[in-house]
Amino acid sequence: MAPNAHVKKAFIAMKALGIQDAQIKPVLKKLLALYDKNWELIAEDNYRALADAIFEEQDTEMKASQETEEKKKKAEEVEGNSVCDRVFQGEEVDRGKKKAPESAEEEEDALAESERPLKRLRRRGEGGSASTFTSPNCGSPSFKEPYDEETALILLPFHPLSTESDPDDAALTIPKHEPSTDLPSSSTHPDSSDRGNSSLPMPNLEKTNGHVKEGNGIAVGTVNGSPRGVPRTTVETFSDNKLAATPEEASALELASTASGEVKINLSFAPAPGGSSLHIPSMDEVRRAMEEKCLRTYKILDPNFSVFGFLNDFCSCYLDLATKPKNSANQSPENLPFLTTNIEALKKSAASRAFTSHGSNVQMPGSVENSPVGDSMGLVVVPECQVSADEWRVLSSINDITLGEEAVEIPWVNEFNDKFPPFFQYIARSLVYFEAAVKFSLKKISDEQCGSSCFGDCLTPSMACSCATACNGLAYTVGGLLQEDFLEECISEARDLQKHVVQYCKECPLEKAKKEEILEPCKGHLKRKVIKECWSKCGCTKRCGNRVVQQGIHNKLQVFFTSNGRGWGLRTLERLPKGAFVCEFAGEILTITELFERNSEKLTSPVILDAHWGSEELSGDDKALCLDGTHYGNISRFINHRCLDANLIEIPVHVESTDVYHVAFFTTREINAMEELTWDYGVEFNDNVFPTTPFHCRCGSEFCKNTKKTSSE
Ligand SMILES: C[S@@+](CC[C@H](N)C(=O)[O-])C[C@H]1O[C@@H](n2cnc3c(N)ncnc32)[C@H](O)[C@@H]1O
Repeated sequence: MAPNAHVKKAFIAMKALGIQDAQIKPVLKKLLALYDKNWELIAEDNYRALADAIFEEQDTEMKASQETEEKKKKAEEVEGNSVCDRVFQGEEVDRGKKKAPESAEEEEDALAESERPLKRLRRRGEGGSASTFTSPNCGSPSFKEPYDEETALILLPFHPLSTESDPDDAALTIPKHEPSTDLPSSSTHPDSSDRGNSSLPMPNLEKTNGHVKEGNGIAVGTVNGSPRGVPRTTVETFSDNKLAATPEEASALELASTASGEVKINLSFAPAPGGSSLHIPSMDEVRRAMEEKCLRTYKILDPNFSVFGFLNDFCSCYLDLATKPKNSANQSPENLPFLTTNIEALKKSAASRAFTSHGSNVQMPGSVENSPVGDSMGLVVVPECQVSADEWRVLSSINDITLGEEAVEIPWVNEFNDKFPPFFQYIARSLVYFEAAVKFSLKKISDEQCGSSCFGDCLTPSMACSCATACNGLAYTVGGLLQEDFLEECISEARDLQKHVVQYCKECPLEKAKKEEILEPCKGHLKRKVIKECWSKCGCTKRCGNRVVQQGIHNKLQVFFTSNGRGWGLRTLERLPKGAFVCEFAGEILTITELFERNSEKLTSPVILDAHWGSEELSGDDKALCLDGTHYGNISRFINHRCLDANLIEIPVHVESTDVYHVAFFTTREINAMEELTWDYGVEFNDNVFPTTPFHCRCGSEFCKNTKKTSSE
């Protein structure tokens, strides 16, 4: 925008607030100098910084004038107009500093002349080298002192609040444009007993499930009676290092507000009676600490993200909803403002746009580059960390690592460090990699096995179909859980050595794949109970009770970073009953040869589909199969191992074919919300059969087979 146009817009905005030209010009000049001619900051929130600065200037002048008047009164009892009155009558206050330009046009030209291209892009709310102002979002710019880390002053605005008990007072009102003469007496400081009270009503915004609701005693600042529709801000300064020692000194600091100040977020601090060692940090310190936290904890990488901008948006959301008709559907809790998730911000961010248009052209930390995309400044600040293409992709899955592949969203969270989950392609169902001879053919399923006997709900005992009874009785209950007896048998077959049924191959594919000179004998494969679900050939409905695994994941799960060196894990966010289906192990279907050809160092734990091995001849290497979820996989790739007493058990489930089966995880017991989900990989830590790098087990089970414990365990 041409400089003149900027100036004109600023004047228009101020005039709309009833401010005279003569009052705008000098303040705007100062503001331009302080803000390094960054019009974006000045124009933010409809020139709020400018309005605040003008009012602050007026306050200062008014105080000075009052002091002079008092002195004069005492000395000679002379009557005089207040500076404030003169200000609102349009008189220019002569500060004796510089001769004012003759006309408004001349002033505008002078301002325009001084406008130069931006030297740098300053991040919102960041002082940069010319940090002579506090963030425009957290207080008015102060002309009093250049900002200095050591001696910085904190601005503590005080906003008079309604004291009347009329419930309507708590309702939000859009400020009216009131005559400038209606300057309330509250524009002078209230005494300290008024403000220094820890019971001062403060905004009490509670966040519930991502929604914002008004808590008890909410203090949404109304601006009834506020001059020119703009909240009056009486600013008190506190020394940065000053200790708030008495309750009287407890005060409130405005953090954010809507453009016209109807909604505010204040920070209150009330030191313990009798003094405390509370150190009041500067707003810049707080901002920096918060932004760092947002980056680490919430992975907000948007270079334009500012904590104060976020809080201002919070106020705006509140205002938007509060000003909607009372009885509208939007007043229901579900429709209260849903905070924009960080990932939404990430997707919209300039850095993200730059990334998508540049591929993996990630810049050096903190670097600034010209962006070909529509950033308002044509500049992009690359966040101060290097993020790879895969990390960007993983970051974009923070709310749902399945990227919509499952019926439920599964978020991930890391409360311990900056690591992202490994990148992989999410698939809800297993896919053949290349050689595996897997055919899902209708012909393979005989009519006797399926079809004619299937109709309605196959779990009705009198109508149970051959699929549902394939495991010598029903596997599922009507509620979709595993039958208790069936589950217990599966558990004891897997855990109890006495009940193990082991089958041996004539030529074991695992041994063959090692390609050693002498073929080692088969080490044996555990025989397992198998479930057969109804499928497309069956005449029953899709909602038949004998279709559980094929319905997919439906519980609230979360990927999280474990605290004891096991990397990522999976946990449930809700209570799960015993015998509930959680998820299946989906991955690439590989032949055992293909698996051994892969770099075992990089593999997560693959699953060998050996439930039938030994009982039947495997005709051809392309029939000995396994699942590898390393590159293509589902949520189960995050399930960690636990020796023997894991809370999940894997059960083979035939759905489309009896050639290959799904590996489905069911709960072995009731599992509480937030409990980690584990399964026994079935690995022997000292054998060399399993084609992955063995790990040092940290399962914490009393039955742990990990013989070599470290000192920390
Ligand atoms: C299928 S992955 C599980 C997810 C994995 N933790 C991650 O961060 O991606 C298997 C790998 O997790 C780690 N792991 C699983 N269970 C473990 C345990 N009980 N103790 C130590 N590491 C374990 C091992 O590195 C193992 O190779």
